[in-house]
Amino acid sequence: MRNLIAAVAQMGPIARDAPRSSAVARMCTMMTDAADRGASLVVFPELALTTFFPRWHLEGADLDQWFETAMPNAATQPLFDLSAKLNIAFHLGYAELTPQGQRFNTAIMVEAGQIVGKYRKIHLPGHQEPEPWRPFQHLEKRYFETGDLGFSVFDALGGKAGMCICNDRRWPETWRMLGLQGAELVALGYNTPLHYPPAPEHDHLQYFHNALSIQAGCYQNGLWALAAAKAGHEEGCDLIGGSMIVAPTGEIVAQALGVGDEVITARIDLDRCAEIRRNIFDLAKHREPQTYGLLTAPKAG
Ligand SMILES: NC(=O)N[C@@H](C(=O)O)c1ccc(O)cc1
Repeated sequence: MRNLIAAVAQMGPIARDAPRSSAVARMCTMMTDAADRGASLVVFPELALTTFFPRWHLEGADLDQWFETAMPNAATQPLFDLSAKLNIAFHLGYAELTPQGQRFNTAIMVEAGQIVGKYRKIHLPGHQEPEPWRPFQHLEKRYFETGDLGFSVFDALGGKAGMCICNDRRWPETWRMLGLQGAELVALGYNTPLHYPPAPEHDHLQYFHNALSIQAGCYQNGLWALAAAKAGHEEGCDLIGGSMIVAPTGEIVAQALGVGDEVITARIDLDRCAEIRRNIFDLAKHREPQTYGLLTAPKAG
């Protein structure tokens, strides 16, 4: 299946009081649409089952309610069942609470009803302590631990797949770690507010920085990306859309038009990765890692 049709399912806003079953029903509708278009994979956003809760300061049970303690669970089983029935793989982001009490911002890849890949977000954005001056919080650094699974690549859809989550896409190290392991397809979801309170002069650049990061990651590592936004006006916060499918050349081959639920598809030939990887970005041949020591030096401060 090296030449496949892939889908990205952008989601519009999810209300704070919406049950998981309503998000899952929306995802099932889009999964069916994707399968009808011949897709073998559909990528859903980061934290796709609920509203983006890190925008609020929450404690105790008010916080715990947003986390999944098992996957699949009763709420998400319909997605697993439909994906097996329609023979379509999917990528899903959710908040994970482990039996040991650890919390992660997590994504999974599911193929034929089985979880074939799991990733826990590494580059957590935002802040640890509530900052009342902000119009909305971004408390990912408070609610999640740094992912402990590394950037791993696994077999899926006849090729090598990897995952990252939202802010990870802005970091070249994310893409290079995946590229070095031979990833041919990277699935990712994001929740990106249009307004960035610490530097509002960058608000007009949010769509540009999203595309710039994903397109550069694809080109510089010769891989496909499938990027799914949670978009639109969610609980008083505007989130960007712009979900996209990007080729190893860095070209956008499909892009969402609006900020609601929307499925985009493209034909993805995994063999096209070689166009870049056998040439300018032949990583084995042209990297000069003996000069890159600073990249892995411990953080200053
Ligand atoms: N969910 C995310 O990871 N969102 C981030 C991003 O879009 O990279 C992000 C980064 C900084 C912020 O102040 C807010 C949001």
